[in-house]
Amino acid sequence: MTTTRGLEGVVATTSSVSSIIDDTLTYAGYNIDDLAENASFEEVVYLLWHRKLPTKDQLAEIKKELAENAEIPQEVVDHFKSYDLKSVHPMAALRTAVSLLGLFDSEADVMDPEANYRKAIRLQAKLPTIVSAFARIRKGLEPIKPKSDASLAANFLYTLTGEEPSSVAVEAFNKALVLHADHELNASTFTARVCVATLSDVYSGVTAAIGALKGPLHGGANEAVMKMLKEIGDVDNVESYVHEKFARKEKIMGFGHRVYRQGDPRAKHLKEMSEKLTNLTGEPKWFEISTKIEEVVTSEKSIPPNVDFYSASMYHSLGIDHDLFTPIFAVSRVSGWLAHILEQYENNRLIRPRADYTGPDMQKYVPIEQRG
Ligand SMILES: CC(=O)SCCNC(=O)CCNC(=O)[C@H](O)C(C)(C)COP(=O)(O)OP(=O)(O)OC[C@H]1O[C@@H](n2cnc3c(N)ncnc32)[C@H](O)[C@@H]1OP(=O)(O)O
Ligand SMILES: O=C([O-])CC(=O)C(=O)O
Repeated sequence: MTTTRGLEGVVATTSSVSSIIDDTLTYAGYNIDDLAENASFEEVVYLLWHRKLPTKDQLAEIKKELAENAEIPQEVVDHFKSYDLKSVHPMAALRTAVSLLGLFDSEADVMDPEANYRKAIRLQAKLPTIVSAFARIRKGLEPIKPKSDASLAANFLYTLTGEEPSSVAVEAFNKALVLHADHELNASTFTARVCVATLSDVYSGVTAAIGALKGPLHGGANEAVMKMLKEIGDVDNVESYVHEKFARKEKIMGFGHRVYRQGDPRAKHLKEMSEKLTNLTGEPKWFEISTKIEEVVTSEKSIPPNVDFYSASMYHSLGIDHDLFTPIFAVSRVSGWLAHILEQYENNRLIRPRADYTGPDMQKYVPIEQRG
């Protein structure tokens, strides 16, 4: 048996959802650069689930379905109110809330394509509401009902703050959602596929995926980047900070990627938005510290920034709490998880690789009284 650490280079499935070829990312054949500049997040959701861009009517229909399903059960709100949220990471709360949500869906275990599509709509619609409800309840505020006529990006910002978001904020947030929506067989998507390949249900698949996204080597890196920027505090401290990290053989969060070699094509869009928004909010230092880190890391290690690096300063500039960065990633990525879950069901086979055993040789059972 041959083993590949971390399954590097292993092709584990076919998929028509998204591709990374020669450092170019496409969703169903559309280049991410094109989508980032032009598409609404709802169009991207439709694209990922149908592998074609929607017509006007189709877009109106999916927007209507998402808006109609955005409210969350009172039980989820009551659940959040029932414990001390200050000591809970929002990703843990989201993971639990999605699992809980499944208990209130009478179709949770109905295994036909139409029912699974309806669950996909419900999950995509409700995830943003769960995240903003959590964020408000932990501050002692009441959750806000999503509007029926707002885009998902605008509604998220509105239900988070209770204020009408600026068009600049909505445009930037929409673009961030588009850029995070899918990414071939990343760890959380793979987790979702492994889970539902047992013919488990959609809620289980998404709950499992949230657990995988939470880790700092994956989605959790965006929060870790902001922590690093705050620790550094000033552009003059960047070089010594990075050198100390390198000396201790520690990783710089928001850099490196398993698949990209020349760089993550999403990073440049987030960098552009970070520059614009940090200037607009009068806090250019977060962008300056970030670009200095990029300069030092790339010149000394040739490791380019990934999607999580500039999203941190960008979300910070939108006034978003730092521990909500990864839940926001989930609000977008659930679209990709759902596309992959539906694709897995279409042509399912159990995912069950092998392990190369490295434990003790055959042992003889020794009764407990005779063990030394
Ligand atoms: C949405 C996303 O999930 S994007 C990724 C988000 N994660 C991060 O930003 C965390 C920081 N980055 C990392 O930990 C890694 O680059 C990963 C997890 C993204 C990819 O990991 P892998 O493909 O397994 O690469 P691996 O960890 O084996 O690193 C290969 C080499 O590059 C180095 N390296 C990789 N990333 C970094 C980094 N961010 N900082 C410093 N060195 C790094 C490793 O130390 C290793 O060096 P060595 O060969 O001298 O020991
Ligand atoms: O693909 C990966 O390994 C991680 C990543 O960039 C993502 O999930 O967006």
